[in-house]
Amino acid sequence: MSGTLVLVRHGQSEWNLKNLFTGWRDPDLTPLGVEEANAGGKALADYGIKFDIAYTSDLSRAQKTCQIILDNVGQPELETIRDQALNERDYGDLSGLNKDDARQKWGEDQVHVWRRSYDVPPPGGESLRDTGARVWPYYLTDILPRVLRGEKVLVAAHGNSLRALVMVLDRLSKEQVLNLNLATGVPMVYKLNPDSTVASKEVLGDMSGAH
Ligand SMILES: O=C(O)[C@@H](CO)OP(=O)(O)O
Repeated sequence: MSGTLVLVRHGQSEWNLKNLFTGWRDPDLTPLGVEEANAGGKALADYGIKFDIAYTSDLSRAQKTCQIILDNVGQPELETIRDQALNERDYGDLSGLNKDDARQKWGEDQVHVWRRSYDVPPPGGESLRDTGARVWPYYLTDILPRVLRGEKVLVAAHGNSLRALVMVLDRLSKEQVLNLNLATGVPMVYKLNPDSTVASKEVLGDMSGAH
């Protein structure tokens, strides 16, 4: 029997709240973000999971979310591996800009393409494909082998680094991934088959408000 892979996007950050492109910048969680991480952790505690290992990015909003979840499931000391490979998509020249200001300047459609398309990079930054080109190999070499050994693995990361993973796990097309939005702090619980395809997916919370 294969193991379990839990993916969670970090709780709301200061820059999510201010509506700024964030990427590799490192703002903290807001109080709501802490609440969202606690809610995700409680949902996982109710689900009854105990993790074997946790992975997170090199950015503090994901690391704090990871720790809050581990606290909630009663595993505050669990081994946690931090790696830049799981960082948010690099938003390049858009980093730090207000998303509404960007829509005013470049138009709604262009900003949506930069934010959600598969292969159009924002100026000086990474497309979703570029992000996947670092997230996916890391998943294959470091994370997947553990899941296939039967371990339960937590990955606390970012909207777009996780979209890159979910796109492949859920077999989404380039067109479908345009409409994929992940809510902050909502765990996605994947059970994998021995051939690494998805046997089941459960979402422990409400994804409908994500944008
Ligand atoms: O700003 C960012 O880094 C990301 C995630 O918050 O934003 P978006 O949802 O626009 O890709």
